[in-house]
Amino acid sequence: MSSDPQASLLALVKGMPKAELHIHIEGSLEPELIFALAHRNGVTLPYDSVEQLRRAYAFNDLQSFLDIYYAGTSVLLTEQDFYDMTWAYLQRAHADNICHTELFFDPQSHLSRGVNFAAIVGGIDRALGDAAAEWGMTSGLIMCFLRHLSEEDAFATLEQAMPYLPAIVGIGLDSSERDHPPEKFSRVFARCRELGLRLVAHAGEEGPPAYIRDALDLLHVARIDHGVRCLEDPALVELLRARQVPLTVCPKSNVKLKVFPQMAQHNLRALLDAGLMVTINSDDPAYFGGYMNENFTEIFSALPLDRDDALRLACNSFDAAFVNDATKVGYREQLYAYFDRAGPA
Ligand SMILES: Nc1ncnc2[nH]cnc12
Ligand SMILES: [Zn+2]
Repeated sequence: MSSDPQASLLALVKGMPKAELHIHIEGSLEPELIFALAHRNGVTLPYDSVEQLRRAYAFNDLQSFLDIYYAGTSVLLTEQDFYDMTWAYLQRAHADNICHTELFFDPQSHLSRGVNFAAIVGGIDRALGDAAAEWGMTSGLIMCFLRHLSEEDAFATLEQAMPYLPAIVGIGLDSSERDHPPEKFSRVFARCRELGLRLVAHAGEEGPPAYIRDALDLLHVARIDHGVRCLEDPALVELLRARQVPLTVCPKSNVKLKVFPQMAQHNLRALLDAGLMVTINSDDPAYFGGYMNENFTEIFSALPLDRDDALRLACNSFDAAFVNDATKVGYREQLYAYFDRAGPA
């Protein structure tokens, strides 16, 4: 290892086994693949080149990103398209030493374009099967409801998903957070709970801390996606700490979408110091300029974080995963063995 302690820490963080729990698979669609799929499917894009598309990735907030993100999904039509997108992500995840990943997908953005459920889930699930066969990577698929759409639309989507539930571990809630409180989806989440699905929701990314509380109290979620605004409400922080509710934090996303002006101003250190169960994730890596390891290395470069923090973050990622206890123990042993081999800081 390098004699530079910071370089050694970054190498340790990159090489450690880890789980990713917050990645929108449609957010892994790189501009090159968008153009390749547009060409294959005869879809016309409102951009002349990969470079021009990439230049459009300058966002002011969540909505300005979502407008481009949904436009990017227009090239996804066939089972093979969903396979190719997912396989490209899984290769990068494997290179970043991710051994378990839980992927969000947004069926409503595809069903509304006439793509059928079988193509969406079939393509993603086939790629996940190949990653399991090639590398022993474990995974889960989480179906998200778009919160800017109606409760009725969410129920209709759940109905269409019924034949595919064996391939789906959980339900999430994403898209425009402001003015779309969790309570709008309390009944459909209750139904999903009855069906035995795990529940998560984006909350406290741009929306107020009250949305985090409502996601817990009204939707009964097991994890909060983002949740960084919780620090504005000390009583909520105490609740999250006491229950050890996992927060799937996405540092690069938060900077690109201007939740924090710069990485050095990110509140991850404060979240850890408050005793919260934090994990690090990539969110929409193709749009935010980096996958899992860039999220780790950039935040470890910007904030006072050390070897113990790295171990804690990786350990949290396995503890918060939707896998059985034996699998968690196995991953934790792998993690401790890695840190033992790496030696002291
Ligand atoms: N960061 C994010 N927040 C809400 N919805 C999303 N969909 C994709 N990425 C998202
Ligand atoms: Zn997200």
